[in-house]
Amino acid sequence: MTLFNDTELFATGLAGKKVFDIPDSELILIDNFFTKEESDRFYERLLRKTKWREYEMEIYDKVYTVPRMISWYEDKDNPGADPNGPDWNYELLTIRGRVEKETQLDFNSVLLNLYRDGNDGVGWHSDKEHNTGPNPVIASVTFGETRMFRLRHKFSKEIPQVEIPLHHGSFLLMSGTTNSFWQHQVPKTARDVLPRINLTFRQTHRSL
Ligand SMILES: O=C(O)CCC(=O)C(=O)O
Ligand SMILES: [Fe+2]
Repeated sequence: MTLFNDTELFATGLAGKKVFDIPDSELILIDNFFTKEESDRFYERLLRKTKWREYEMEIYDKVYTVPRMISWYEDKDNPGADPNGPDWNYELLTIRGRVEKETQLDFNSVLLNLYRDGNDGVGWHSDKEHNTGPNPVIASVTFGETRMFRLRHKFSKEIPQVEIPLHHGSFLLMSGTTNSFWQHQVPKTARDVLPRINLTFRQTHRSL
């Protein structure tokens, strides 16, 4: 599945910050948020060090294994956090530090997704979970293969879908009402693609 010397094949986008002008959404993309060298190193180390696991989801009484590997890290002192969860490693702490510096926000948890090849993806959903509130701030970082990130408005068919290629080392910030008005997906692809790692930093606050 994985060749560690693949990183030379990964291309970062052109450097720069793009603020999307789309309705009911606050969406900012920074390509090259991490340099190519940093991104190659994070990709290799996260691939190797992360406690990847399969994840089963129950939909209408049927259990499905999602087509990707995941891992969840959360500060142990956050109320309701799993005391036996994995500890943040150096790479995760470094990436979180950079994201927090850019956003001037604190994130106490991160979901990692590993898309092993084109058969892996994530279907249409919003990140509106009970434990992040209705308008969560989601800070998304990508390493490895470029995959498409698509958004569609939940209530208006007239508003066109948005398609954003998320490159090696990119940073996408979703805030405001993005998650209550839009859904997103990473479609599967028939192209022969290398693995992609995505990290979504979150502010988890459970109401106990
Ligand atoms: O892989 C991505 O870019 C998105 C992942 C995602 O939507 C999620 O984990 O909720
Ligand atoms: Fe999501």
